[in-house]
Amino acid sequence: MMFTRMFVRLGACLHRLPKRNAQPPALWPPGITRGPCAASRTQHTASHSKSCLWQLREDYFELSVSGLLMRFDYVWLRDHCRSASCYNTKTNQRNLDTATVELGIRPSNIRMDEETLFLTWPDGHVTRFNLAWLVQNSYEGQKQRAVQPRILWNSEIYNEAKVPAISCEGFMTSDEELKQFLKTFLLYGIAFVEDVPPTLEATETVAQRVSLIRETMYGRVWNFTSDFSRGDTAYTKLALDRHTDTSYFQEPCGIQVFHCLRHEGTGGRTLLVDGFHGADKVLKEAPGNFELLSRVPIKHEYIENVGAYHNHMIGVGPVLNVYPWNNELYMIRYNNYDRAVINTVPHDTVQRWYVAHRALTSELRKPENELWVKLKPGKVLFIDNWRVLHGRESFTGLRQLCGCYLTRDDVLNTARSLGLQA
Ligand SMILES: C[N+](C)(C)CCCC[C@H](N)C(=O)O
Ligand SMILES: O=C(O)CCC(=O)C(=O)O
Repeated sequence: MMFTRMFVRLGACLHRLPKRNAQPPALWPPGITRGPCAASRTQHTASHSKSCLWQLREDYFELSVSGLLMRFDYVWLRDHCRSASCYNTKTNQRNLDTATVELGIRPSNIRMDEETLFLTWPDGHVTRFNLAWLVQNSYEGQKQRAVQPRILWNSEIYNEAKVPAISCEGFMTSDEELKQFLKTFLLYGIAFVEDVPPTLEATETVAQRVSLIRETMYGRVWNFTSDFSRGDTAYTKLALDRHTDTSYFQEPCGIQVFHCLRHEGTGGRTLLVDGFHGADKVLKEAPGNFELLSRVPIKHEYIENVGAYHNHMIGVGPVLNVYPWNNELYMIRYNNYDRAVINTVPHDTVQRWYVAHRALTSELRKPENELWVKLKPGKVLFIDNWRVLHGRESFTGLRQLCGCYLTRDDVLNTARSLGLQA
């Protein structure tokens, strides 16, 4: 009874809400436009046993669950209606034509029980939201969560973690093993598969277990030696300092796969450095440097005119790429060889950019952050090219390295389909 009375009073109150451009009311004003979630007027809902309060505000609906204060714009609530006419649960696609929703829409009635928020719109349409769904999908909930949980590492942390390599057979045949592999890969940004036949075909098969191969101007699955057949230092015996690949693409390749099929000579070890660990140190020691590197766009470039190859690639973007809502780093673009002329930065920022870039470089070059591995036939290395930098020692003799790039979306797709957060 009391509940019904409350709806009526709420409805009446809503009609009196001021226009959008009017002065907003004071926060949590006394009145009837707020309440606890449960039918009883206690502060705790029975099913969640979580403190839950709500309030109608002029421009948005305010909901507090277990201390998390969330704000939902009314047009957002209408747009995200999951009723059968608004949303197709078979295809998981929106049916509602959002352009038909009045941008200043407000509910004419609103009520809440222990688990559900009910909104009635002026045309009579009813929207129901499960509270857990709202928490899960709110901006405030998203802001608190890491999109991708990670373990930042230096060589000691990585070595002490004793991350097991997965054997090729298990990797190819068991989804549980594949999941273990991907879990490691997502946490550390590198992972190994062992006992792979040392052939191009086997490498391709292993790579395709995880994702789709991203073909580039280097080919689909490449197999290269120091023959300088392409216009890039990678095709020599020279050392390569730490870098990420294809920084000159608008979307750098997500994953790099390496398999050393043969090496008769000395040197040639692979260097791995967790770029996110380095960037995190910069953030903690000098947030201004981190901010600058995440804000200033620069160009990278690949210009090749060797034999029949003529390529000119340009990629634009900051060194550090962060999600704007939580400042979480999701991609580092770091390649001093391929960095193009800086002409996207005004003169009064250039010096500060170099200072910030130097701070990051110094961090990335600290010996304790370097993980050196010698790739051997049979051992396939997967590198998250958006996170972990790679390099190599100079070498002598014949060294044959094969591998490919993978599309990142499809790696994450595989991980999600196995129940991992990615
Ligand atoms: C891996 N593979 C040998 C095919 C290509 C090497 C690309 C090297 C380039 N400088 C870059 O960093 O993107
Ligand atoms: O030769 C290697 O081990 C690595 C080459 C490399 O860094 C690259 O291809 O990007």
